[in-house]
Amino acid sequence: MTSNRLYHIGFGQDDLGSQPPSIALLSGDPERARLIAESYLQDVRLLSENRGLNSYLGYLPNNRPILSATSGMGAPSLSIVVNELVQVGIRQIIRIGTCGSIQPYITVGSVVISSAALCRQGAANDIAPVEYPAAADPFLTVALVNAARKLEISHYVGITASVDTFYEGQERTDSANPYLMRSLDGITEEYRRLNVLNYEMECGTLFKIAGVYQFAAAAVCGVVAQRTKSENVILEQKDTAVKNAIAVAVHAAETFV
Ligand SMILES: O=P(O)(O)O[C@H]1O[C@H](CO)[C@@H](O)[C@H]1O
Ligand SMILES: O=c1cc[nH]c(=O)[nH]1
Repeated sequence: MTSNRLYHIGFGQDDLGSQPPSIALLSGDPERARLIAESYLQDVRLLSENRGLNSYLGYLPNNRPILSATSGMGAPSLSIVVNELVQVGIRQIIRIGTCGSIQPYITVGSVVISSAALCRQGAANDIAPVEYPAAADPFLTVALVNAARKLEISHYVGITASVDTFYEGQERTDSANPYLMRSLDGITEEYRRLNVLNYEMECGTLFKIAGVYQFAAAAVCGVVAQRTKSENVILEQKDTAVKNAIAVAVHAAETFV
């Protein structure tokens, strides 16, 4: 490992070889980052497992170099990882996540491609004003949509609600905290009426950071919960949802120029 390694991600630009990648697939879950590296990339090299932020360097089938990296859960962790990925030369980031649908027609196992985010996230306020748009890169987003079409994966494109908590912030009451503040009681139905598609916890901050740092960011999330029916994650269909999101992102990364 080289001396210019970044404090959190645990590797530096010098570790990326003579043909360094400009694109990264960014998963919340380190096991997803590992799965992508081991099952979808070639000539894979583990760069770091520092703090569980697993990062791998590999190659797409068309020989394009790519990183499979881990953001951790939530916007504060993502903000640190993204800052350091940009420092090592990354210019395009595709978030591959999981999410909960809040529209009755978006079923578990399908994927949501975020065109923009309603960003209710504290970390983003350290980077840009609250009014600053949280918009995905249109070109990278079109690449995701084209990939989903080509692979015939059920997909929906629209606005994602990115919030800081999985339980209270997503209006869950079947947890250690049955009490919801009045400001959150009914928020899911309000978002549903505003045509928000899904809940997750990173896109909004990722998109705002991309606007400020001037790199391209997009996101595809597998639907693992259907919040118009239940608060629960449907574990039996999680693998399908995640595989669909990965397939879309990997195909988009290959075709995006
Ligand atoms: O599956 P990941 O990418 O972690 O994404 C979602 O899952 C976590 C919550 O379970 C949050 O990070 C949320 O955004
Ligand atoms: O409901 C869900 C499922 C995954 N991730 C979330 O943030 N919410």
